[in-house]
Amino acid sequence: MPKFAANLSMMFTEVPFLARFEAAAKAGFKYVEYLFPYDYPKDVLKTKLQDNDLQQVLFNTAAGDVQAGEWGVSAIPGREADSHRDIDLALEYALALNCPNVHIMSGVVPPGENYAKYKQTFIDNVRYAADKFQPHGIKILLEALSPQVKPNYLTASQFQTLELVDLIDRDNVFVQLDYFHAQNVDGNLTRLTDTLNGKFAHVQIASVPERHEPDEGEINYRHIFDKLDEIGYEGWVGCEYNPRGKTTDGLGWFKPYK
Ligand SMILES: O=C(O)[C@@H](O)C(=O)CO
Ligand SMILES: [Mg+2]
Repeated sequence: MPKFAANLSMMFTEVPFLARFEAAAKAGFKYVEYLFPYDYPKDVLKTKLQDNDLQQVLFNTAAGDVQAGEWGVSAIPGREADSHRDIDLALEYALALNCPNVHIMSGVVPPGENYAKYKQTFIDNVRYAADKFQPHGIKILLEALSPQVKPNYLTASQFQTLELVDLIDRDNVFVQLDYFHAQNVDGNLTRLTDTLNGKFAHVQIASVPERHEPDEGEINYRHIFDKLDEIGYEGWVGCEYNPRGKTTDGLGWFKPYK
C-alpha cells in the first residue's frame, strides 16, 4: 500500500504554514513534503515534525529570484557558486530534519539559449550534490515540469529526466515521478511506470487537467497505486494537489489508505 505524504505547500492552506503540520497529522498523514523550508529555522520545523509524529520526506533546493522568473539555478551557466550554496544549505536542512530526499531545481532555459550548456551545467552541479549527499544516505531527485506549469524548465518529459539520471551516473540520483506532469507531457502511464521502474525514488500525484484531488479527471489513480504495489515501489507518494475546496472535505480518496 502506498505511503502518502501531505504536500504542505498545496494542502491545508486554510491555515498558516506552521499550523499545517498539525492539520496533516489530524487528517491521518504520517509523512509530509513541501517545496521550501528556508523561511523557518531548522529547530522550529524539527519541533513541528516531532510534536505531530510526522516524518519529512522531501523538500527542494531554493528557487532563487522567483519574481525574475527563476525556478532553481543549478542549470544556469555562471551560477555554479549559487547552486553549490543552495545545495549546501539543503544538505544542512536535510540532516537537521532527517529528510531522505532532496529535489534539486534546475531552472529554466530561456528560448534561444544554448540548451546543451545548461544541461552540462546541471549535470556538473548535481554530481557535486550527489557526492556531498552520498555519505549521509540522502537521495537526490530530478523532476520534469510540464510547460503549462513552468514553460522552458530544463526537463519537461520523464524521458529527458531519465537521460539526465543516466548521464549523471551516481547511485543516489533518481527521477521524481510526478504523474501530473507525466500525463501532461508523456502519457502512457502504466508503461512509463515500468520503463522508469528502479529509476524513480519519489512519486507525486494530482488529477489532470485541474491538479485537484486524485479522484477525478484523466488519471485512474487506483490503477496507478496498484501498479506501484505490483512493481514493489517502496518510496513515498506526495499529494501535490490544490484541493477543490477545504482540504479535509476532499480526503475521501485517502480513507482506504490511512
Ligand atoms: O511539481 C512541482 O511543481 C513540484 O514538485 C516542484 O518541486 C517544483 O515545481
Ligand atoms: Mg511535482
